[in-house]
Amino acid sequence: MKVLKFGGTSVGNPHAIEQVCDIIKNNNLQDRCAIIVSAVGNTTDMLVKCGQLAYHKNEKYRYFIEEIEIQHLNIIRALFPSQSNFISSIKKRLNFLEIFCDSIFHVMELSKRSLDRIMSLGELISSYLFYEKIKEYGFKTIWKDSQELIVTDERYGCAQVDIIKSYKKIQYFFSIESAPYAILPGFIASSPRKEVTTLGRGGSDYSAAIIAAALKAEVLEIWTDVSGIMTADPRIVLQAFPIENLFYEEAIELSNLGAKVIYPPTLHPVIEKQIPILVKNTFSPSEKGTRINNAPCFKHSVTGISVKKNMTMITLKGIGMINILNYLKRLFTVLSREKIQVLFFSTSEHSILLGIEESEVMQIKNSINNEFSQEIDKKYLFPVLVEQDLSIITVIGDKTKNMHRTSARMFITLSKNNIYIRDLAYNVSKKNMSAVIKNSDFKKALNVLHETFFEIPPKPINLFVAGIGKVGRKLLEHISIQKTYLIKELQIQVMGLCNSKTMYFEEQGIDVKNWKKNLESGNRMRLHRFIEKIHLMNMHNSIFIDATDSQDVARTYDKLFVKGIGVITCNKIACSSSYKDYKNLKKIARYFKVPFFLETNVGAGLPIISTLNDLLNSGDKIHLIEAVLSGSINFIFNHFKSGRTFSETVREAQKRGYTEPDPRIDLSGIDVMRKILILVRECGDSMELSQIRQKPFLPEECVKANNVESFYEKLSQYENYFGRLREEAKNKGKKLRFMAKYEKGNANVELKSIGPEHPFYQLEGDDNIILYKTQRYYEQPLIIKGAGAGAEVTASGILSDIIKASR
Ligand SMILES: Nc1ncnc2c1ncn2[C@@H]1O[C@H](COP(=O)(O)OP(=O)(O)O)[C@@H](O)[C@H]1O
Ligand SMILES: N[C@@H](CC(=O)OP(=O)(O)O)C(=O)O
Repeated sequence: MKVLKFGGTSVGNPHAIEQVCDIIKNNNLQDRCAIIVSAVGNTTDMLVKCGQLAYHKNEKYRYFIEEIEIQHLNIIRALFPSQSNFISSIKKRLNFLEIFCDSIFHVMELSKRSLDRIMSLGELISSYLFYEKIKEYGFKTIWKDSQELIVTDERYGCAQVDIIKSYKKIQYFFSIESAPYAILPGFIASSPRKEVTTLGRGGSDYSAAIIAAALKAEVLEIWTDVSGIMTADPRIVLQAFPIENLFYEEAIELSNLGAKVIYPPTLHPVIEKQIPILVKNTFSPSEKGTRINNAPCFKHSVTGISVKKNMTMITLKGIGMINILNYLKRLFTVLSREKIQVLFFSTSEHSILLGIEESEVMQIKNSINNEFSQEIDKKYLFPVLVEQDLSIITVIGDKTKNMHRTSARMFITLSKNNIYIRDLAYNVSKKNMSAVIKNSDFKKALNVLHETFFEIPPKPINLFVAGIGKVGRKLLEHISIQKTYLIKELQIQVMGLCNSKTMYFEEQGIDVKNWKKNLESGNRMRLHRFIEKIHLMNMHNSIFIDATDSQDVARTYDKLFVKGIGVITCNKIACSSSYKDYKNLKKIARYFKVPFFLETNVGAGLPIISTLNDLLNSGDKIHLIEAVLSGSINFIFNHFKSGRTFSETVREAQKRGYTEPDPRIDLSGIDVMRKILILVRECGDSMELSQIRQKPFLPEECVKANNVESFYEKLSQYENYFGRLREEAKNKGKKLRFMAKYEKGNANVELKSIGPEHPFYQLEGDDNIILYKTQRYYEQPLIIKGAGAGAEVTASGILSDIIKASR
């Protein structure tokens, strides 16, 4: 005998029901089956709503009744094209619902008992409907109302099962019934007075487990919409994957502490009878799913991670606690009398901390205060202290496998990600480790812990891009083109965007292809709001991309680092301002262990900074850095040939986009100074911009011109001077290069004429070149050369930094 349970999602629509029929069909009558069915999709929620709205005199309950009717009639129409006469029996139940809710509306009374009658309709209808469908396959099938088999007490809403009576009834029924398939509604049962009761929300699993245990079934199969019990809730952790094998105890912990797939009481009857449970996916039946039993198998040290949201911590504390006799016994007696489930427990000499469901707090707070009223009056204890809006996150593992290491990793991961830990505790069984955190951190905590315990790099990255100018646009274009690899494989997603006017966010990830439309629909841009929103979204592995040239944006980095958010920037301002600020940023990023990558600050996408870091980190010593770091100046001097004026050449460079809109920014040399300064600092030297020696080649009058046009005018007055520079170099067989140099603690930038013996002589177009003469690369210095400017290569440099951050 097999017992199969199909959850609400497995009978949620006609396609799903057909899918279930196929699963049963493939069973091929090899095994006798008891098939337990839940209510269609969200029917139970809607039924509860009907009752509550009617009770509150809100006519909207009729709308929900209609919704339920439409939902079921649509399924019937799709599954039974030639209308069937069983519809009348379903309509009868729906009419009952209407009459029942009408009377609740009039008398304004809704007891738990009445609510159970209402909720029972979901399973009664779905199981009957399913029974009619399975009959069409020609299988000998019967439908049996579980109310006649499962007996409970009268605790309506979550009744306690009378196991002995129920087992007897179940065994008797199946002994006299010969049909190979029996379809039964889950979730419902009856009291000794034959009133409908329910087994608690999610209780269909429990119905199936009771039937499986009574019949000593060979297996209990729970069919749902995911491929087994996963390492974490797959709605929160995209990387979660099914756990192949679980011990009963681990499954209890996982489900008790938040994994919704299995209703926790389910496990007790089947554990007692040592019946294996198989959790399978209705929509992907060939997948293995999760097997729960006690058979030895290979296990990771951590099995899964669960999270319970909306928990409340209550603290009983006082310096008199050590003198109070039996205080623990008294406390637990209160808890057990009030039937409060404690999900977190930690003690110290003077205090006890308990984690319970938010809904139970008022009741238990008063009871504990009453129990200890004398001690509170004598000031041995404080009245119970309540803290709300908390979550309990639990790593479930095997105690034999280094739980102390697991707890250390858990603590480090949470704190490194800036997640406040209210408390941390081993659970009594020593098979798991729980942390109390803020509700607002639960998603991030679950993701980072999953990453630590289960994932190998690359890790998913959540991006926030500031500045959609030339570089920002190209970056989004690259991400869109590389979508399959970046988004699907590496799970790099853009979550927020802004330009100087608007900002736009999407928690599920922005469709980068339509960034323009999205941004247009965004809110007015305010830098502090953009940063606030990134903090509020509180996503794991968040990275801020600075594709602006704004000083204000550069000033936000430290605020991002302290919240665990990394920065990737092509904006040179932050690292070329004061050394103190540069050092501070590096220090904060290192302290919070967040990426701070600035490869594109020098030479766009060329690996100039990463190579320098690699050399230094591997113990090499830098003797000399020599570089041409301005693509625009290089372009200008390469194109400043006989027969052309200097101003014409600069205009052409500007027209082709090689210079800034104001070419003086390039020609003044300040940009190159900033670049060499960044390299110097990366070498560990505490240099300031003012310490870089500079020999300007642009006459001061040109630099000081009021605007770009008058700059060009002034420039043309100096054609003789530029012509002379060119001719002098040419006559000596040399070329003009605007070079930056760092040697023996000194840095300078200047226009130099170099001969063919110099490695920079052949530098073409707007290329950059850098030479590192180091202890290891002494005779033959290391040279990096290539396109060192432009949106295309800068964006691809940023993208490489993003990919690096994901590793
Ligand atoms: N650790 C976990 N593993 C698998 N699913 C989980 C886990 N935690 C939460 N879930 C959620 O539980 C859902 C299945 O439970 P439920 O909705 O009650 O299914 P059914 O309708 O089949 O009874 C899944 O869709 C998944 O979103
Ligand atoms: N329909 C009930 C019982 C149940 O177990 O449903 P599901 O199998 O869909 O979780 C509920 O929603 O609580």
